[in-house]
Amino acid sequence: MEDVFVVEGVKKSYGDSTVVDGVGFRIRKGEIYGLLGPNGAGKTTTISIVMGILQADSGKVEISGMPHGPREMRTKALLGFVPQQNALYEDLTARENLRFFARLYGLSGSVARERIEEVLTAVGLADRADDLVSSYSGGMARRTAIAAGLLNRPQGLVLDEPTAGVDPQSRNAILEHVRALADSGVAVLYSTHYMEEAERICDRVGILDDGRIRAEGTRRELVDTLGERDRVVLELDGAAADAARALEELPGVHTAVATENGVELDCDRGAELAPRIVRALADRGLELRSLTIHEPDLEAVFLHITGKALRG
Ligand SMILES: Nc1ncnc2c1ncn2[C@@H]1O[C@H](COP(=O)(O)OP(=O)(O)OP(=O)(O)O)[C@@H](O)[C@H]1O
Repeated sequence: MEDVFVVEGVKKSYGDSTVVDGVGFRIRKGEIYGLLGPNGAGKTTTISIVMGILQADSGKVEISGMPHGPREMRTKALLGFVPQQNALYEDLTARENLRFFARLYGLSGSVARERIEEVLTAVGLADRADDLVSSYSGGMARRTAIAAGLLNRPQGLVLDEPTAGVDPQSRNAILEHVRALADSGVAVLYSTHYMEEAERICDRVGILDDGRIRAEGTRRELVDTLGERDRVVLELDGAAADAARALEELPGVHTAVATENGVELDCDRGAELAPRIVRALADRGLELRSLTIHEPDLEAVFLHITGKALRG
């Protein structure tokens, strides 16, 4: 698979303070890479270097195989950026804002019009495009900013905390749009301090703390480093003791304990085990009312690795 972003050993200091300390990662076409870390971890500084807004003290950034930095216009043209603060004119409509950004990208005439329609549709704003941005919710304004970042059909899209200060419904819409963009082949760098978001949409996550990537991998890989097992909670219509005995025989189940309403399992991969649990119960004529899988989450991983809580 083709790497769009290659970042290696990037460092940045301000005076005596090293805020980015040897950060590196790769992001493939179609992949969402989450940079997860608390406020002040160095996410925005890393992103500014990746965007070529800020010069790193050392290390390298490549975009689609080409060297990249503040003076590299060719690679900059391959990137789209959604900064932490929306840079929009409130007293213009979304379409007028996008026309302004299109001009900055050197787009005009029918090409600009076509691109503007394309990005408005991509973020689900086509029917409100002629309303003033000042009349928009926080989420709609954010989607307008995302649309602006897509005007040049980027190969790599960089989003700095895109859902900060956005209502839950808009947050969902934004996450879905970002996923759809990745599915269409865009490589996405996504910074967030929300663990739930990183778990939900990122294919891989880098845990950033004090300017360093302390761990990296899929959610499952990161969670597996903890050595903690999954917990599966079953609600049954009676016969809990029989069910517990039967389920304890399944490979991957460590303990099965009968509870007031059913059985609680301590097991390896709950999601992989679920169909076998259902079958084992059905074979014995036992009625299953619900099955819930509890996996250790990234919050636990973060705490384990850094000794700090992500949510501060
Ligand atoms: N221009 C600067 N001069 C001095 N220190 C800076 C500068 N820019 C950032 N820092 C410091 O670098 C550290 C990392 O900041 P950065 O904004 O990259 O973190 P962040 O993870 O994006 O946090 P946030 O979510 O709050 O933006 C912080 O301690 C910040 O105070």
